[in-house]
Amino acid sequence: MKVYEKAPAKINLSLDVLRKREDGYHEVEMIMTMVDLADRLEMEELPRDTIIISSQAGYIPLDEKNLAFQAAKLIKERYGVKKGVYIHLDKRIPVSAGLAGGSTDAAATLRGLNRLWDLNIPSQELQKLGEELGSDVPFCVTGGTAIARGRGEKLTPLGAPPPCWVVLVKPPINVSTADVYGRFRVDRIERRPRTQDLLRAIDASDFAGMCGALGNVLEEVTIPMHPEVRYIKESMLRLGADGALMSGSGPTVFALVQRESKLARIYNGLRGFCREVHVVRLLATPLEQTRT
Ligand SMILES: C[C@@](CO)(OP(=O)(O)O)[C@H](O)COP(=O)(O)OP(=O)(O)OC[C@H]1O[C@@H](n2ccc(N)nc2=O)[C@H](O)[C@@H]1O
Ligand SMILES: Nc1ncnc2c1ncn2[C@@H]1O[C@H](COP(=O)(O)OP(=O)(O)O)[C@@H](O)[C@H]1O
Repeated sequence: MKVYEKAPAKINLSLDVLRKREDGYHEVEMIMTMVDLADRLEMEELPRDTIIISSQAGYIPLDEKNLAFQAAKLIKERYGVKKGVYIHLDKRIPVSAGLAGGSTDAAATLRGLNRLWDLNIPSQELQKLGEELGSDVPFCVTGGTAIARGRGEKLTPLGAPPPCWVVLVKPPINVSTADVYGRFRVDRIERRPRTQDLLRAIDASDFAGMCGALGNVLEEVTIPMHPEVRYIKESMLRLGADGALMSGSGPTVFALVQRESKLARIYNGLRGFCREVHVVRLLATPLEQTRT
C-alpha cells in the first residue's frame, strides 16, 4: 500500500512578535497562507518495524533529524503502530528559507500515515501532535489561510485572500530561525505590520489593501545581516510587484502580483541577478479541499 501527499510551502503575509516568553519562545501574531510550491511525499508500508527516509536532495538530513522521520516516529509511538514505513521526499521547497519546508513535510507525513494506517485521527488531534514537532507544523497540517498566535500553534482560520500570483526569490544564503529570534529585541521594533488592516482587506477581498498592510518585524533582524533581502524587495516593487515582503525569518522574499501581464517583466528582472526565482499561485484554501 502506498499514499501520496503534497506538502506546500507557507508564506507569512504578516508577522508580529508581541513579547519573549519565559520558555524561550516568542509570542507571535501572524497571518499565514500557502503557495503552490510543494514537496511531494510517497509513503509505503514496510513489513519491518522501521522508518526509512530517502530524497533526491543531498542537502537535508535523512536520519532522525529529518522532520518527516520525527513525525512518523511520533505517530507510531502515540498510536501503537507496529508497522514500518518508507518515505520518499521529492524536495522542491528551498531549505532554511522561511518557507517551513521541514514543517510542511512533517505535517504531510502525519496526514499521509493517518491514511496509510487507517488511524482516523481528526485534524485537530493531528495539529496537537504537530505542536510537538515545531511551531509551524499545526498550521501546515490544514494549510489554507489562518491567523496564528501563541508560538504559532493557536490558529484561527480565515477566508481566502484575493487570488494572485506569488513570485518567490530565495537568495543563496541560509538563515537559522533560532538565530533570528535569538537576536530579536522587542523594544527595538520600528515598524509593526498592520494586522487589523490586513484582516479587513482579506475579508473584503481588497487586493491593494492587502498589499499595503503586509509587514514582518523579523525583517529588522535579517535585513541588517543580509542586505540583499532589502535589495530584492526593492527590486520587486521597482519591477512592478504590487507588494513584497520577507517570509518568516527569511531569507526568501515574496512578491504579490495581481496581473499576469506583469509577470514576465518581474521574473526576467529578478532572474538578471537571482538564480532561484519561482512563480506560483496562492494556495489559500484548506488542504483537505485541494488534496491530489
Ligand atoms: C519564523 C517562522 C514564522 O512562520 O517561520 P520560519 O522562518 O521558520 O519558516 C516560525 O515562527 C518558526 O517556526 P518553526 O520553524 O516551526 O520554529 P520551531 O522549530 O518551533 O523553533 C525553532 C526556534 O525558533 C525560536 N522560536 C520559534 C517560534 C516562536 N514563536 N518563537 C521562537 O523564539 C526558538 O528559539 C526555537 O528554538
Ligand atoms: N524534511 C525536511 N526538509 C527540509 N529541512 C529539514 C527537513 N527535516 C529537517 N530539516 C532541517 O530543518 C532545518 C530548517 O529547514 P526548513 O524547515 O526548510 O526551514 P524554514 O522553516 O526556515 O523554511 C534545516 O536545518 C534542515 O536541515
